[in-house]
Amino acid sequence: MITELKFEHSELSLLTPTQMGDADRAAEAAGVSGAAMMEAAGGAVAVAVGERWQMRPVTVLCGPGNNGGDGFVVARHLSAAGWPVKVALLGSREKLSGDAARVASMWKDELAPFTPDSLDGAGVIVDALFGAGLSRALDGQAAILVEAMKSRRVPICAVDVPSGLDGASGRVRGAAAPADLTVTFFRKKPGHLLYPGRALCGDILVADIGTPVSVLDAIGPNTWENGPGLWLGGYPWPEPESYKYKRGEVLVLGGEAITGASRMTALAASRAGAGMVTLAAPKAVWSIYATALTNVMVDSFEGVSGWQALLADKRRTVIAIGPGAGVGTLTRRYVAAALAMKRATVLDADALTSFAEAPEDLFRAIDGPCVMTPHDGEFMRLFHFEGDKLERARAAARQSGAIVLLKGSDTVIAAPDGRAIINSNAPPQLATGGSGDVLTGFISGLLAQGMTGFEAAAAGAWIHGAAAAEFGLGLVAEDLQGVLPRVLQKLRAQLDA
Ligand SMILES: NC(=O)C1=CN([C@@H]2O[C@H](COP(=O)(O)OP(=O)(O)OC[C@H]3O[C@@H](n4cnc5c(N)ncnc54)[C@H](OP(=O)(O)O)[C@@H]3O)[C@@H](O)[C@H]2O)[C@@H](O)CC1
Ligand SMILES: [K+]
Repeated sequence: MITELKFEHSELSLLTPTQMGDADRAAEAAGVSGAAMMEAAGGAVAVAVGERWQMRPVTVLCGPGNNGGDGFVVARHLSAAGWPVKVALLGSREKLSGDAARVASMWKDELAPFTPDSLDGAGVIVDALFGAGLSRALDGQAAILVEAMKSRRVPICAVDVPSGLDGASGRVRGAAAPADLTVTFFRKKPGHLLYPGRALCGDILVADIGTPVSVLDAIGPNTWENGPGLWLGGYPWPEPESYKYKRGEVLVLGGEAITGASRMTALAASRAGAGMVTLAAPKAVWSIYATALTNVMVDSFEGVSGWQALLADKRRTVIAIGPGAGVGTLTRRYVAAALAMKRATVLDADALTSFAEAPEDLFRAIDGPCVMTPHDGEFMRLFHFEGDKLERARAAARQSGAIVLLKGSDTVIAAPDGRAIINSNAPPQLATGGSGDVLTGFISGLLAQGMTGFEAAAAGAWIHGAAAAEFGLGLVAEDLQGVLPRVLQKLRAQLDA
């Protein structure tokens, strides 16, 4: 029996800028001074810059808060190491306060005027204008400098986040210059993983600045970056005593007009380790399925009553509907019949679109474990929430009562209780026709083996991305199943190491 994993303290926790402020204050209450954290933060950035680039002239752009304070520490370290350093400050030294004022007073050189000219001759720019304290869109001199950074082909190291990037949402407020390297502190922020933020951060390093992990107790993070660390401990590896029904059976609804999509789902469920997979084939096209499939069983049925008869077999613990199902009343009835069984159900593609005119009917029918896997278009047919991707997926999960996996290059998996995971390992080649059908299969296969919906969705999304990365360029959706064994073997080796 797999128990729900607890991963509040995981290194994969993500903190919003507000939570990071709470973490900083809790660290101070626990005896780690803000000054020490700022020294550690600036020191870590200086080390990262020195490791990435050979010594060259550097311009450090400092903002009026603690992000700028970090910048002064970077400047001091690089200068001490012999780098030619120019510092430009937004505002005046007199307006700085607290730790930032203290580290600024340790910078004895003249400040460069805060104009684009300060970037002349720079071989690298350290962007320390705004971090967690970004409170509005960039304008005036700050926006002018950021635009100047964007237009010069000089590498940029961002302190905490590229200035102008909202760490909570991944959105740009006014302007932000794309960095080659971003050094953040203690834990990543959602904005590092959500687009467009992700594309602006370059490589991301997380530096330890002495924040005690125990500060997470009070914060109780409920957002994570996806990774094996979240679910590998509960992964349903085959065990000596497992027999096929113990590993669950997945029933996949086959479509009438399009037969390839549900076949890929069925094969993927099988590869992901379901003990048995049955494809429910409409009688008219049964022979197509029967010829094409070997390890997947093919059962023919006719109409809603035929489908209900297949559902009646209690060994079929997971039902997957959507790929190639067709949009319309019949699919709605198939979905309703499946949800009435209160078994684990994965709803994708046409199973979702079929409810575009009456999403409430779908939400009302969800009364058991259910995972929905919409892409953006399907999502917008069912849900009408504003906000960033995290907020929208969370709101949708709360409204529908299902685990909502909102697909994309920054797939978000949200649970009705507010927990959310952002997937970050999907390579661009995964955006290919049919890859969603395979994902539905992976998730179904993991559910069949006893994972919870949230974990199956997270693990499914991750192995899906890892399989695409393992295959490389030239990927078509069918290839994903073929490389899955290699991904699983590597995961297993990681666990055994
Ligand atoms: N102990 C700690 O806390 C540690 C924190 N650390 C570091 O501190 C960073 C957070 O520092 P922070 O909270 O001071 O916020 P920060 O990002 O510097 O910006 C606030 C300033 O910017 C201003 N401002 C905002 N938006 C603006 C805009 N659009 N245009 C113009 N001005 C704007 C804002 O003005 P205000 O809104 O008050 O008018 C205020 O003056 C964090 O990212 C990390 O790098 C590390 O050193 C480790 C220890
Ligand atoms: K910054």
